[in-house]
Amino acid sequence: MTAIQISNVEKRYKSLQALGGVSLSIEEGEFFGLLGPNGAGKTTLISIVAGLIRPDAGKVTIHGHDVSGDFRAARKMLGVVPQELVFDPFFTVRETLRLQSGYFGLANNDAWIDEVMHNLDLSNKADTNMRALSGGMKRRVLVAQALVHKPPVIVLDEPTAGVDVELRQTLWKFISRLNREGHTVVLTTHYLEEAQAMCKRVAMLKSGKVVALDTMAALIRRISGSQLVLHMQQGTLPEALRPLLIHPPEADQPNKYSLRINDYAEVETILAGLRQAGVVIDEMQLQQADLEDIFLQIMDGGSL
Ligand SMILES: Nc1ncnc2c1ncn2[C@@H]1O[C@H](COP(=O)(O)OP(=O)(O)OP(=O)(O)O)[C@@H](O)[C@H]1O
Repeated sequence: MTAIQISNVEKRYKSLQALGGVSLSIEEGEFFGLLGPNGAGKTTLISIVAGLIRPDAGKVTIHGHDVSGDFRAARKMLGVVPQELVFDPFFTVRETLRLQSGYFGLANNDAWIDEVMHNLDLSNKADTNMRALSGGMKRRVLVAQALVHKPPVIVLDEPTAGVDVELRQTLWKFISRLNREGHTVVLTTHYLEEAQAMCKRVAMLKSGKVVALDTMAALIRRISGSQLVLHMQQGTLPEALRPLLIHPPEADQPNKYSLRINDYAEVETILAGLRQAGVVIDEMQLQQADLEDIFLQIMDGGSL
């Protein structure tokens, strides 16, 4: 069964085309990653899926229920963890979760609320007022709130932005368990290592369009071989070696170059070329290409 069907969704904010015709089909039980740089349209797409904003064109269904036409049924299927922390400061954690349960018509939900709090390490904060929680604790409540009605589809919009290692581990352990039990998970994150570890399939968005859609394994395979990462102290990459660049240097590390190599013997040729051009190398690593390289290459408009 299709968990989320997004068909030709468009959204414009005045002159800005935030989404330019996005179509995606996410199957039940998938762990799906929605990746893209700042402003790519990820949050806009998630807000449309959650029924929080209306698209200008296109259609979204969740487990077959139209988000616009059949909002209540669609919303029941969905648990959304938003990026921003918004709470009523006067309620305790437990009250917040009971209130959210009530919104879904669940009167006796305490057993599941306790289980969710336990799994997110929130039990000892159950009677604490929301305003007295730290940012990381508030984020745990946000996750718990999204899960009170045991939604078959869980959407997480950058759930680990600015949170400590402990919460990340707690969160991923619980979300992985829910995914193993059959829940569909859709994740946006800027932590590509996290996406690589968790997501089986990925869509990359750029300027409101899907620019890559594939399984994680297939995406990783697209960059075959290894890469030679060079930090140069002096000089720039000679013209002859530019075709080997996986992506141009990033703005914050202009002297770091990643070159694609298919054979270790090529390292010798590259080093000879650099020596001849008078380049001084500060540091050098040989490593496997990862999702970050693929992401940067796709966002740069290069072909794989
Ligand atoms: N309410 C709004 N009014 C006007 N423009 C908006 C509004 N919401 C989003 N935008 C613009 O739409 C584009 C897509 O924004 P969106 O928040 O969906 O991107 P994103 O991929 O989630 O980015 P980030 O990774 O920074 O969270 C951006 O250019 C943003 O400035």
